[in-house]
Amino acid sequence: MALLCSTFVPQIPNHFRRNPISSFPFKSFFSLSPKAFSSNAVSKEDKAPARVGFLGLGIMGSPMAQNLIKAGCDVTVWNRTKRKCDPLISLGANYKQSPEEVTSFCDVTFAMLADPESAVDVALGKNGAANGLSPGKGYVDVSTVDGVTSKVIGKQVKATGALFLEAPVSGSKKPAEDGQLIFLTAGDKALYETVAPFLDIMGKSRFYLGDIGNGAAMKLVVNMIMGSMMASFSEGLLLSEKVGLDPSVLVEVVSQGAISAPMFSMKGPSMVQATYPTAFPLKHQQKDMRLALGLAESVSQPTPIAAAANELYKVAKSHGLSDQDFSAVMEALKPRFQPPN
Ligand SMILES: NC(=O)C1=CN([C@@H]2O[C@H](COP(=O)(O)OP(=O)(O)OC[C@H]3O[C@@H](n4cnc5c(N)ncnc54)[C@H](OP(=O)(O)O)[C@@H]3O)[C@@H](O)[C@H]2O)C=CC1
Ligand SMILES: O=CC(=O)O
Repeated sequence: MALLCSTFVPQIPNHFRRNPISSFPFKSFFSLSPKAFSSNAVSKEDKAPARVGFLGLGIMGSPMAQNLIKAGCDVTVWNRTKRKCDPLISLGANYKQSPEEVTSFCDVTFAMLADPESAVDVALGKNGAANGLSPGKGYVDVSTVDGVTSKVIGKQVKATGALFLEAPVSGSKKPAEDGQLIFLTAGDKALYETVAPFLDIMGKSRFYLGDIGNGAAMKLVVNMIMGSMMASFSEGLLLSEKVGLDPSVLVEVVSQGAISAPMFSMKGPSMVQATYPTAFPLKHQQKDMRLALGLAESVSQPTPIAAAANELYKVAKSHGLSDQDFSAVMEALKPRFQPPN
């Protein structure tokens, strides 16, 4: 494995200097265990860049892959809808026709897919990523899925002799563009250490949480809280308006108090205008609520607030709001979506 990106050094983005967790990002390339990527191992002197694969170029995958390319990584992309690869190819990415071809060609491959079904399909389906994996390679699934799905993928990946890391991200479209994601990782520690420099290009911090499933669980708990917060915020905005207050002033008041949250300040003004430019699609938020409720069910943890919020996201979906931002959940509380009294 040729993970010696010394040529990247002059192109390190500024945010590395602010990163509280990582130190110099490419340092770990030089302390790689020879076993980490044994099939293609090269000596430190070879200084050839690693080949990095990226599968899934949606709202998140595209800017993440773009940041890798801009940092000087040798990136190879694949996406189900081919045209989404074109801007990245223009920036210098290689293109392969299937996930299998990407993993055959690359030392380490990231996958950013919509949901459990697509993550399994791309990893384990026909011409799937697992077919191109072998000892010495790594597969990092950064999609938001449940722990059971992640374990299924991890088991098949490891059966090829490759290493597996689940690494869902917290942070939306803008943090992805700015390389400010938070990685919630679990699985093979050796792979975590090897890909840390790539995570540091795409993110501002990273957590290693142990066994496969823990990264997925952390992500689902965080998004369960986020989904409930957004539903509650929506109720507040509409109630304030109905009692004659200016909801824009509510956004301002909230921003100055203990319940202030960047999410409210960022999305509040457009919600007041009833516009929902998509950063995090509502269908994905509902998927995360559903998976979080399943996680809670598996350990008999009551989550009545999240369960109620999930119903609201389901109503929003049924009214055609799936591809709008998840803040469009507020629309489901408006009279035309409510059953008559
Ligand atoms: N957007 C956000 O703010 C955040 C999203 N996430 C999570 O990241 C993941 C991706 O989100 P995001 O980029 O927003 O989603 P998008 O819907 O924009 O992209 C989804 C990607 O999955 C691909 N895909 C979907 N179904 C299949 C399939 N059956 N086979 C192959 N590929 C498929 C799509 O391909 P195609 O282009 O062909 O449709 C696309 O590349 C989700 O799990 C989401 O929950 C996590 C943090 C933040
Ligand atoms: O998963 C969504 C996010 O904003 O994080």
